[in-house]
Amino acid sequence: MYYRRGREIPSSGVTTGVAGATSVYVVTVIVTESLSKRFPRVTALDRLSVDIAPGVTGLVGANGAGKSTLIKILLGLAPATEGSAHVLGLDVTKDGSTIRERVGYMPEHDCLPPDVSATEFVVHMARMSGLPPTAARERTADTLRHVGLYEERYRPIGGYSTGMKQRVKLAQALVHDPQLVFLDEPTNGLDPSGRDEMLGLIQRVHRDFGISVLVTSHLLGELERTCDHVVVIDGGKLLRSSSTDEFTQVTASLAVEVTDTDAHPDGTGALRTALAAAGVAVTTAAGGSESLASSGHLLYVEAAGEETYDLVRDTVAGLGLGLVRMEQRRHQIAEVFRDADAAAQAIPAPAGAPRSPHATQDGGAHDVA
Ligand SMILES: Nc1ncnc2c1ncn2[C@@H]1O[C@H](COP(=O)(O)OP(=O)(O)OP(=O)(O)O)[C@@H](O)[C@H]1O
Repeated sequence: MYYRRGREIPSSGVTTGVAGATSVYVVTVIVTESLSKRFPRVTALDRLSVDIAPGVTGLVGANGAGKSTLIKILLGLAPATEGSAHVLGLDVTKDGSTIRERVGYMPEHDCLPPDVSATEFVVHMARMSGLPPTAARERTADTLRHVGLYEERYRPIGGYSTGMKQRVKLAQALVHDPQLVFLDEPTNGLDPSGRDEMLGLIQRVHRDFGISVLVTSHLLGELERTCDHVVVIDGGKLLRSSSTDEFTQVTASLAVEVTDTDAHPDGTGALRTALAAAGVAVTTAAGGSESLASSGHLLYVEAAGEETYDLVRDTVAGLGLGLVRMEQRRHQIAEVFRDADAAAQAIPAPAGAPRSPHATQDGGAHDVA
C-alpha cells in the first residue's frame, strides 16, 4: 500500500499519477505530515510536510539542515517529537522493523569493520536482513559486481580507498533487494571522478532495478544531474519540493554572445538596448552580476519560445553584429536556491532570535558543485 496524504490506495498495478473516477492520486513512497524533531538546544525538523514519489529524489540542505535526522525518523530509528510519517505506506512509529526490511540504508559516516572482506560484511548484512545463506551469498556477489567491487571482494575493507568503502556501504544497502534506499551523503570524501561514478551507480539503482532512492547531499549541482525530484530543507523547514525540470526549466534563458563592430564598439550593450526596447527581459549575467557578464560579453535573454530565437537573430543582423553563439541555458538549482536565500535574508530576524543551523554552519547551501 502507498499513501497520498493519509488516503490508502492499493499498490498493485498502480503507477504515478493514477486517475480515479473522481480524483487523481499521486503515488508516494514517503509522506510526512507536520513532522518535527526537537532536541533540547535545537529544532532539527520543524513541521515538515512533504510527499515523495517513486524515482530518484534528492534531499538537499546545508550541514545541520536536518537531513540525517529525517532519515533516522523515516527508518523508525528515532522518534519524532510531533507529526506523522509513512514510508511505503507503513507508519514509522509502529512499523519500524518492517520498514527496515523493505528499505536499504547507507549511513553517512564510516561504519565498516576494517578486518573483514567486502564479501563477508555484505553477506553478514544480507543474513541480518533475513536472507537464507545461499541467497545471501548469491545476492552479495551480484551486488558487489553491480557496484564495481567484484575483483577486490575478498580483500579486507581496511585497505580500501574511500571510494571503495562508499561502494561497500552502497552494496550492503542494496543486498536485500529493497523497494527504497536512503543514501546519506554517498559522495562524501570522493574526488570528482569518484563522485561521477557514484552518481552513475545511484541512477542505475533506479533504472536497472526499479529501486526508489532518497539521496542526501549539500551539493546542489550533483543532485541536479542525478535526481528526478529535489526537496530542499533549511533549518529543518521545507524550502522547496519540485521536479528537477521545474527547478531548472521554468526560467529557461538564451545565452547570447556577439562581436563588437566599428558602428557598435559595445556590441553587447547595443544588443541589450535593442532587445529591451523590443520588450524582452535581458540580464547581463545570472543574478545580475554586471562585472561577470562584461568580462564574457554574454547576455542572458529570457526565452518565451521560438519567437525569441527569431527576434534575437533578426536584431543581431539588424545591428550588423556577428553572432558568436546563441544557446539555450537552463537555470541551475543553485541559482534558484540563491534567489530564495537572498529573499530570506532580506527579512530581518527578530531581535534575540536564535540563528538557524543554516546561518551558523559552514559548507552551507551554496556549497555547490
Ligand atoms: N542526537 C542529537 N542531539 C542533539 N542535537 C542533534 C542530535 N542529532 C542532530 N542534532 C542537531 O540537529 C540538527 C540537524 O542535524 P542533522 O544531522 O539531521 O543535519 P544534516 O542535515 O544531516 O547535516 P549533516 O550532513 O552535517 O549531518 C543539527 O543542528 C544537529 O546538531
